[in-house]
Amino acid sequence: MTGSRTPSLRTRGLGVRFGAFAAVTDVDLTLEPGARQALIGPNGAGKTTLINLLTGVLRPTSGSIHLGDRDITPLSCDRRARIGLARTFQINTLFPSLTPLSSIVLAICERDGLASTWWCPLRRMTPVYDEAHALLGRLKLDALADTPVSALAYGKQRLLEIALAMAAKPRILLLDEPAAGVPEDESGELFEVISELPQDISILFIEHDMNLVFRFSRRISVLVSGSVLTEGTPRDIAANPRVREVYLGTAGAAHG
Ligand SMILES: Nc1ncnc2c1ncn2[C@@H]1O[C@H](COP(=O)(O)OP(=O)(O)OP(=O)(O)O)[C@@H](O)[C@H]1O
Repeated sequence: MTGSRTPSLRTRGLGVRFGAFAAVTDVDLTLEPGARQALIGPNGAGKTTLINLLTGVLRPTSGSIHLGDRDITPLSCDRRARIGLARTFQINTLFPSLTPLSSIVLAICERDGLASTWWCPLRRMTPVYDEAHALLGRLKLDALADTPVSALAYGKQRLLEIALAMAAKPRILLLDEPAAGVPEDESGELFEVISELPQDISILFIEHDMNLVFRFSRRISVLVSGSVLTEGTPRDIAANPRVREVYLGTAGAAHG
């Protein structure tokens, strides 16, 4: 069990090289329990690569990753997912012909090892449906439970992706640009829902829209050229002249 003072997720000296190119270098990142932390940085800074290292899609060439007290560096993606790391992708990964309800039911069955069972007693499915409806409610998708995914507004599809990640009952949720492609008038609502997710889940999200970052994060890590330039509260980051110079430009002044 992760104690309240043990960081949920911690990297030390984490790095990966692609041949001669160091995409991520010597990253010390800490995600506290209940974090609402943004990972920002210019295009190509290494943000997605870092998420891929955290989830195990990529193997680091240096450093370590701890989930609570456990060194998860050698573990596969699958093992990491099973002990509490969930993620969403920049690009929509949903099945368009399914409904939100059936998508979540399938994800819960997969988690509970029921997915390979073509037949199972109804009494085992009732709690699955109850849990799926509860998740849809939490993500404000309950009214759309039976609408085909292809007919959902894009912002709702992104919420469904988060619901699917939540179906794994994660301790850590990694969101790679959850508002990417979402119209501006829907993205605030999407982040409202994210910010209301249970406090025992630590969330790290990549986001380019500084208004959303400053509105919804409690801490911000700034990645530049594969390394952490600085990390702090939104107020610290907005006031940091190096961040303004390297990354935020005049956008930082608006939040200073
Ligand atoms: N498999 C790979 N092989 C070689 N280079 C890669 C690979 N994956 C990523 N890179 C390079 O690593 C750097 C970091 O890429 P990454 O996608 O992590 O950046 P990012 O900060 O997520 O960018 P964006 O904000 O544009 O999504 C880029 O220069 C990219 O071209």
